[in-house]
Formats: sequence, structure tokens, C-alpha cells
Amino acid sequence: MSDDFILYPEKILQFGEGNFLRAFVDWQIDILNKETDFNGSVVVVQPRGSDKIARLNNQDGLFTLYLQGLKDGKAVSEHMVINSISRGIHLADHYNQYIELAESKDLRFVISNTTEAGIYFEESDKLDDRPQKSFPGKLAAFLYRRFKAFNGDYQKGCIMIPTELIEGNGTKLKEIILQFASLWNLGDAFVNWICEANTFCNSLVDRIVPGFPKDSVQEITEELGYEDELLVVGEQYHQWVIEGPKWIEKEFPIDKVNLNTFFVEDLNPYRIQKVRILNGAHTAMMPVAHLSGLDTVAEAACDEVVGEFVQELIFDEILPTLDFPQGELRIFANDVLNRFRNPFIKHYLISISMNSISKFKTRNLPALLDYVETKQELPRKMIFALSSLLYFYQGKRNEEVIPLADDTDVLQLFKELWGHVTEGTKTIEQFAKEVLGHEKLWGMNLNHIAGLTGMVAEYLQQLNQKGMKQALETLLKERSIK
Ligand SMILES: NC(=O)c1ccc[n+]([C@@H]2O[C@H](COP(=O)([O-])OP(=O)(O)OC[C@H]3O[C@@H](n4cnc5c(N)ncnc54)[C@H](O)[C@@H]3O)[C@@H](O)[C@H]2O)c1
Ligand SMILES: O=P(O)(O)OC[C@@H](O)[C@@H](O)[C@H](O)[C@H](O)CO
Repeated sequence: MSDDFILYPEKILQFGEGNFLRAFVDWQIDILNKETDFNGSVVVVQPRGSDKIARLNNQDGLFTLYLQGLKDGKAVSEHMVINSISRGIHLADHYNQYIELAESKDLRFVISNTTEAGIYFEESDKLDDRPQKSFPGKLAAFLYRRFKAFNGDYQKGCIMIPTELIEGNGTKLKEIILQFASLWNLGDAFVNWICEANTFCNSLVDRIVPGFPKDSVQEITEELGYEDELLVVGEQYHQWVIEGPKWIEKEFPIDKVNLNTFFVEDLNPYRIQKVRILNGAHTAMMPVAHLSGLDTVAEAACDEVVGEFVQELIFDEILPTLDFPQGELRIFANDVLNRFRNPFIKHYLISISMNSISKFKTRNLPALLDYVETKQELPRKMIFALSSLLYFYQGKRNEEVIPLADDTDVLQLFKELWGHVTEGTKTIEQFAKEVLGHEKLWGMNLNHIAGLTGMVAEYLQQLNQKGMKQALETLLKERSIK
């Protein structure tokens, strides 16, 4: 299959082989290669583990991408073979290939998505590890090798564009690289080279990528006429906002193609808007919809009751917490709701449920706190979502076991706390007080928010006694009476 495809110089090192990067970054590089003189390919390494790299190499880095949803107002479903990945490197078996890539004259960019957990300082990482445990540790060793190979040449720095969904992803990555420089005693000249010759951008990505289409793979395989283990499905919508100097466009000519990717001076407004509205709504709707018996985001957004809940949560309790023109926010929010309703893609609620406690903390808690501060009252729907999430962590939907996915400590804590309630040794009120008081989960003691604990306990009681559907209907009626 590869004979039909062009091989481009390897300009990008990519940390991450996952669905999102392939359906978003590698797709954009493919377009750049086809429509501009970018002429560059991507070398992929798996940031943690290495089991997926063989699959990538077995397919010569090629994979099929389905994009489905509204494009310029029309429903479009299209598929294409993405040819921007040159190879994957298995870090444990072929670390030499990885570290030697640092000496490449062609290499210029480093792009990553290592989830919200990947950009952290791992003190036990050593320069000589093959490989280091953490992503920043691996990158620090790579950059040091490059610095040495080119004798600190300022023309041979790299442009880092991380896409992890955390605030200041590039800034944080740079700080950690400098921490490694200090831990490993790499010297002032290296520190200066990192700061002067390299560019760390912050970036924000947006595209809903449900990933491998497990329900329709047979049908798709028949349509394609070949099997593709790396098949990935995403929506048509995309946005990549990069906070970095405009000169990068000379080397990464994203302005020359019809993509919604652009450079800005301040990413913050884009980040807050997207994280609070889109990701916040995902995290808030997940337990409410799942416990209502629904399985996908589209089912939730189209459901008469759950859909109303999501819409009101966004418009009444999230938008007022954002200090941007409300008209623009409403347009963005309506677009998000339409993206949620996308009938082409099956985005399973359970697949977005992973690490929901920390997601609530970063995506929803800031809106809850801002609402309390500005309105001097409690946002009922957001608190209902929080209560539903706590209820969800009981791990049961009627008789069905919910495959909870979170840190072991978090799962253990909920197991214990719910255990006390089921055994009758603690009341739901005590459960609410204890869980909301866990500063490790929320970064603060939520019992300090006046009235919150009582409201959570009340909603938990309703969920316990009436079930989700009735509790939700009661909540929505409360609003119409008010
Ligand atoms: N799927 C989407 O709709 C979407 C959209 C925008 C952003 N994202 C972000 O992209 C990330 C990956 O999503 P995906 O859909 O590609 O998932 P995926 O499961 O296909 O890929 C996960 C990737 O993260 C790496 N990884 C997992 N845990 C890690 C850790 N602790 N440290 C370092 N690397 C780790 C894996 O090796 C893999 O490369 C998510 O965190 C998500 O926030 C996803
Ligand atoms: O990917 P996660 O699990 O961090 O979050 C789930 C979704 O909120 C997220 O993937 C969105 O679909 C995405 O951020 C849209 O751009």
C-alpha cells in the first residue's frame, strides 16, 4: 500500500498515537502536505506503554479517517486515508532510533497529547533512562541530545505545540523541561538554548473524536474493501487555537489552507469558553444522562428531559459566569448543542466518564464558584449534576455495573463511602458532608459554600428514593415554578 504514497522529510515528533491526535493533528499535516509546500511527516512515539506502535507500523503509518457531521451547513460523511505519519518508534525496544532523531536536521516541531495527566514532573526520571517514564522527561533528554549534537546552535531549536487540555500547556511543559535541566545538571548553556532557541506554544484543540467505530466496523470494512485496525471517526467541526508568534506560519503554513487553525496572542478566552461550555456540559450531562438510561451524547442532547436539562445548564448557569459578549457565547453554545446532536456519530457517555471527578473540578467547579459569587445563590442544575456524579460513583445503573474509570484512590474512596451508606452505618447527609470535604478531590472544602452540602444531600436522597428520571423532572419543574 505504501508504494502509492509519498514519503516526506520527518519534521514532526509526535508524543501520542491516540485517536484524537490522528484525527486532528495528523489529518491537518496531511492537508498541509497536499496543499502547501510544508513537505513534512510525523514520527510517532507512544508516551506511556508501547503496545500500539506495532499496529501503526504494520499499516505503514497509514489509517482511514471518517469525518461525519455538518460542514458548511450541510450533512457530510467522508473518508480519507491519512498519509502524514512516516513511522512509529517503539521506545522500549528502539530507544536509539528515538534519541538519534534528535540529531535530524529536518526535525523542527514537537506535538503532543498525553491526556490531562501527561505534563508533570517525574522526579525519578534520569537522563540515562531508556526511556524516561514521563513525557517531559523523554522530551528533556531528546532536547539535550539535540543541543549537544548541534553544539548549541540556536538555529536548531524546536517549536513545541502541546495540545493537552490543561491551562498553559506549553508554558508548563517548558517549566518542567527546565526543572529537568536543573535536576540533571545540564548547565546554563543548555538552559539558555531552551529559552532562546526553542519556542513553547500554548494551544487549545476542539474536535469531538469518538474513535474506533466498534458498532459499525463491519459495515465500514465492507464499504472500504479493506480492514483498518486504526480506523478513526470524528466530527467535521475542528478548531486549533495556538498562542505563539505569527512567524511560525512561515514554517507551518496553516494560514495557506482552509482550516480553522490560527495563531493568537491570548488563548485564555478561547480556552475558558470551550472548557466551560463544551467540556463542562459533557462532564455534567454524563451521569445525568447515563443514569437516565441513555448511552450516547446525541441521545442525551436529543432527549426531551435530559436535553432540556443540558440546555438550561449551559444557558442559565454556565454562560452567565463568562465575562464575554453574551451574544457570541450564545452562538457558540448553540453550535455546541448541535454538535452534540450530530446523528452520524456515537459518542458514548461511558467513554467520556473517565476521571470525571477531576474533570468536574477543572471544568465545572470554576463555573459553580463564579455563579455563587456573582449571583449570591446556588446554581441548582450544576449542583444536581454534581450530586448525580457522586451517585454515579456508586457504580450501579439499576442492576447493571458501571465500569468506573478513575484513579485507584478515588475509586477506593467512593467504594468506602458508599459502602457505609449501604451498610446503614452512615446517612446520605453524612456521606455528602464527607465527600464534599475531601480537599484532595476538589482542591477545597466544598462544605464551606453556604447551602451546598444540604442541597447535594437533598438531591442524593431524591436520586436514591425516586430514581434519576423523576428527580430530574422535579428539578426542571422547580425552575418553571420559580
Ligand atoms: N477524543 C476527543 O474527542 C478529544 C477531543 C479533544 C481533545 N481530546 C484530548 O485528547 C486526549 C486523548 O484522547 P483520545 O481520544 O486520543 O484518547 P486515546 O485513548 O485514543 O489516546 C490516549 C493517548 O494518551 C496517552 N496517555 C494516556 N494516559 C497517559 C498518561 N498518564 N501519560 C501520558 N500519556 C498518556 C496514550 O498513550 C495515548 O497516546 C484526551 O485527554 C482528551 O482530553 C480528546
Ligand atoms: O477526552 P476527555 O475524556 O478528556 O473529555 C471528553 C470530552 O469532553 C472531550 O473529548 C471533547 O469531546 C473534546 O474536548 C472536544 O474538543
